[in-house]
Amino acid sequence: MTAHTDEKPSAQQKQQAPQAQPPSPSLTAHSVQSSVSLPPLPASPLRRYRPATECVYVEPSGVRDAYNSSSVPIYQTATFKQSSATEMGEYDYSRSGNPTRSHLESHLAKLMRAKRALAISSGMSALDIIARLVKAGEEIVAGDDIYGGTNRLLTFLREHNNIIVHHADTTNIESITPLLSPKTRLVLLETPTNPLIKIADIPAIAGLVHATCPNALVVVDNTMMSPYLQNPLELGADIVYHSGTKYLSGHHDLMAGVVGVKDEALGDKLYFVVNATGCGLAPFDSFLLLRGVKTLSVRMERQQASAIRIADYLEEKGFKVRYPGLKSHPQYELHRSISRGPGAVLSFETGSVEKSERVVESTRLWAISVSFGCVNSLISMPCRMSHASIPAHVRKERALPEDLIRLCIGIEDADDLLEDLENALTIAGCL
Ligand SMILES: Cc1ncc(COP(=O)(O)O)c(C=O)c1O
Ligand SMILES: N[C@@H](CCSC[C@H](N)C(=O)O)C(=O)O
Repeated sequence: MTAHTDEKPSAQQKQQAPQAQPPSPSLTAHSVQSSVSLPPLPASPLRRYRPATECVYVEPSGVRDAYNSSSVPIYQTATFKQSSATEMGEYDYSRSGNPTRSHLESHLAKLMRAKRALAISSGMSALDIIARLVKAGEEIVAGDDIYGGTNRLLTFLREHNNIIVHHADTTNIESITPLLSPKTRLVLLETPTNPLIKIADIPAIAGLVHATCPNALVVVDNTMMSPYLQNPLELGADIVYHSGTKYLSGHHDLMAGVVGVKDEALGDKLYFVVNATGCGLAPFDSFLLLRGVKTLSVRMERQQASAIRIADYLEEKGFKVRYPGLKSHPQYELHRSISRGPGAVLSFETGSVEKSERVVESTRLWAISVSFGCVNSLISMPCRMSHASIPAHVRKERALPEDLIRLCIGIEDADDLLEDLENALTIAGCL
């Protein structure tokens, strides 16, 4: 660790070097002296490692570990005994806080460049706790190409909570401007979007929103990129969240959500909602998520490398492919400027719903499944699956192609994936 602090940062590191982080407030709230002697963390931005190292290196988080275990223990307990009726220990009840979850949150805060991270029960519960910042009569501006479940929750808020929700083309800042008002509380961006893989200019939109709406928070759903490839908090966003069910965990063996913020007071408000509503991530799932995150960089690098090959292949065959790693993507340069890579989800059209169904049903390696970010490759038709909850007429208004196929590339051998896909495209009469 000390050797690293002697290293000179590269120009890029200097540019990206965030402030040295204090321990996550969730930990300071429960602060204790570690029972083992841990090396002190250099209080300098130089202690930041490169993203691949940060994924795997779980820094001492301040959570007590009597045995100095290499793998974070699973504190599978609902309650913690108190030493007396009046003295509370650092933890009392796992809804309010649990050491396994605290370890995870500390690690995630570092990856997300956040002051504080909260680990909760799903990506949707992440949006739910954020949306509780919005009062009746206030407004949310969201994209017009968004995950179907996000659209469903926003519709619920409009219908049941008297919150005004606007949908805008988030690729075009000028379509956002007229929707902003003193009542705007949240501007919600997905970038890349699910499933049309559109890109939002986070710095430009954050700049606009902060300059014109002092009450508004810019929220980015960073699920498609993961913190390994994109850090919205460094690009001007106030809140970032992920479905941890996807890349962060990587194996489709748990549901999780993660929220990160730069502002301590905002973190406290969101933590209040987590405790009040009881959506904190369970100890075993916290353990699994922490384990999954350690291999994030390796998985993402491989998945992305294969995705680039598959996108090139489909484009060469003449399909309309949506993937920000292709120069033909209308926001190729913008995406490069805000991220460290194009990721491993792409979508394409065949020109016919029947043909698309045939393709999806003719693959062997590619499982027909919702979700993405798993080590296994998945194929789906968003209009029939992940986005089926958006009414057909709304999908049409938003120009979501019914024949769209979404590919989520896993870690299998890319040649096998290509052969299987080519076989399915041939069977479906697309080649
Ligand atoms: C972009 C995006 N955000 C949020 C979610 C919600 O996450 P979860 O399924 O973990 O609730 C999903 C998928 O479900 C998603 O695709
Ligand atoms: N039946 C579920 C569908 C989940 S879709 C999961 C994921 N976000 C994706 O895009 O594939 C629902 O209606 O929520």
